[in-house]
Amino acid sequence: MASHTLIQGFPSTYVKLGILRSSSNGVRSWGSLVCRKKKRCKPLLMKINAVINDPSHSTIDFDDPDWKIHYQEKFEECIRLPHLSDNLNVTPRHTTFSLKKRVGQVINGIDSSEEKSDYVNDDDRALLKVIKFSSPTSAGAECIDPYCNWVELWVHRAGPRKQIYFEPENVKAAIVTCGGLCPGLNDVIRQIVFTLEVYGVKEIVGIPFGYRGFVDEELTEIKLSRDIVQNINLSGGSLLGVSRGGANINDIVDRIQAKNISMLFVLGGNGTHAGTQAIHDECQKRRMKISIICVPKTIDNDILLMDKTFGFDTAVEEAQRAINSAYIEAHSAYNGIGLVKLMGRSSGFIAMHASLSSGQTDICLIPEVPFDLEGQYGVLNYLEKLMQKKGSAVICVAEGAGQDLLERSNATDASGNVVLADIGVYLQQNIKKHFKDLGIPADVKYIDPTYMIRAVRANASDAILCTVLGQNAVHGAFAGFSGITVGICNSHYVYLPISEVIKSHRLVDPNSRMWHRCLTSTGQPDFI
Ligand SMILES: Nc1ncnc2c1ncn2[C@@H]1O[C@H](COP(=O)(O)OP(=O)(O)OP(=O)(O)O)[C@@H](O)[C@H]1O
Ligand SMILES: O=P(O)(O)OC[C@H]1O[C@](O)(CO)[C@@H](O)[C@@H]1O
Ligand SMILES: [Mg+2]
Repeated sequence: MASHTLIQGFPSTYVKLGILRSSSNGVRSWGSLVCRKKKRCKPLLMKINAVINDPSHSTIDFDDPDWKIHYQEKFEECIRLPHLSDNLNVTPRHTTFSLKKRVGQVINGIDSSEEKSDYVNDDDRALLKVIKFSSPTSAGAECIDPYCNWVELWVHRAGPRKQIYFEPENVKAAIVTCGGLCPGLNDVIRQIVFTLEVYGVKEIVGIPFGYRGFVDEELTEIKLSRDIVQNINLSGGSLLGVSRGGANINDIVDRIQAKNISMLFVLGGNGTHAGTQAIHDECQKRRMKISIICVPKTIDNDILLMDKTFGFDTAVEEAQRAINSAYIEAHSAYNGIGLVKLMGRSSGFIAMHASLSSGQTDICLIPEVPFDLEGQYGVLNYLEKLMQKKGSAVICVAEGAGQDLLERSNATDASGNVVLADIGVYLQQNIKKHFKDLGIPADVKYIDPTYMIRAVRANASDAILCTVLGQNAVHGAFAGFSGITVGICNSHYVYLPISEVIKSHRLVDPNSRMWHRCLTSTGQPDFI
């Protein structure tokens, strides 16, 4: 009987059911991950095992002719959207949201208002995965079973519903922005306020400085309205301010109760989502009638199941400017080496995309792909070759890359995130030393744009994404969902339960076509 571990829910980066193989020469592989040295593979393998060993995973018998049906049922269960009616006696009413168009227009003898609706049906779905991989060895294959059969998996379509679960005039809505800054926060705040007002909500407030704003007595809520938020999208940052740490769930829920908040919109990344899930659970326990909706915010683009998060595109655009400068510096110097460190704590999406968009990177280093600095296959040796061949080089490194090469402290930030060792400075020093020891002149220019890539205002594509996500967040709240997040999936807008997107970080798949394209563009070899 072929029995395999089924990752509960659905394919994520790690839902590639490969078998962990160990061979005598120390090569270990699992799915697409192959590492030459056992020791260096460990961090990646540990990440995978952490997913596989999750007690919520069950096993599935692929010899059972109905396995796909069972899988789909399980998936449907996981992706189900928590709703106020799950534990409260609530009755819906007809929506107050309407697009201001003339009703009852008769076109070709058909009453348009009867034939068409502006509303999304609760049974509308968007397809989660659109590629059918014919084999587990296909580039980027995400397989459920050993033969990589395609299984139709659907997620819930976002948008306004015909029935709503709140009387708008009784709603007090609050918005809070948590974690680090991200381009587009103001755009989302603005659209949430606009949409709430279209429904008829009169009381809208902003909670200052993230979760801290709930509990810090000195911080007072900020009144919001269309007039107040009208132009906030013209600048970066968050009108409300952001913060890390300071999240005692019981205290926060006490404050939510005391403030009489009935809709809460939380903009944040992975940590914020975990916090929101805990707040939602506590509110459910207290049987509070409140809809809590997240809008995923992160330049790192590390949230599961979505095409991308808002702010990412803008961050990439800014990051490529830094790469362009590094290129000009390197190209204009004798044996010039431009080194750019970009944000990306656990995922290398910014570094990969900025390298691709600039087209000027010779070496792209990301957390998901281990590399050696020294030795025959190491980065330094390859840099020597580039100097001989081109006389200059540009390296783009994600902040979370190569952490296994560095001394790590056990320090964490206020939110409990590990404080990373500085790979940028480490590379800069080692490159300088290497060429000095060889007696070869090398002019190393190090650029660390850090906050410059996330403090800017959203670009056009992020502004549109923010607009749709902000509006859909409000539609989700009025529809009575709670404990959900909004996202874009195969270019369609969807609702997902928070519990599913916080299972792990979304990572760059080293077997994906995108990473392969990046390698093709840089021309870099394997560095181990
Ligand atoms: N597991 C968790 N449970 C409850 N709250 C959490 C958890 N992780 C983080 N938080 C809280 O969520 C807030 C934001 O977390 P964090 O600083 O990690 O930012 P983030 O949302 O991940 O965004 P960013 O992408 O900027 O890192 C903080 O106030 C933090 O205390
Ligand atoms: O200095 P801060 O505010 O903690 O933010 C830095 C972090 O924020 C992020 O941009 C988003 O999580 C990470 O890439 C980075 O490590
Ligand atoms: Mg985080």
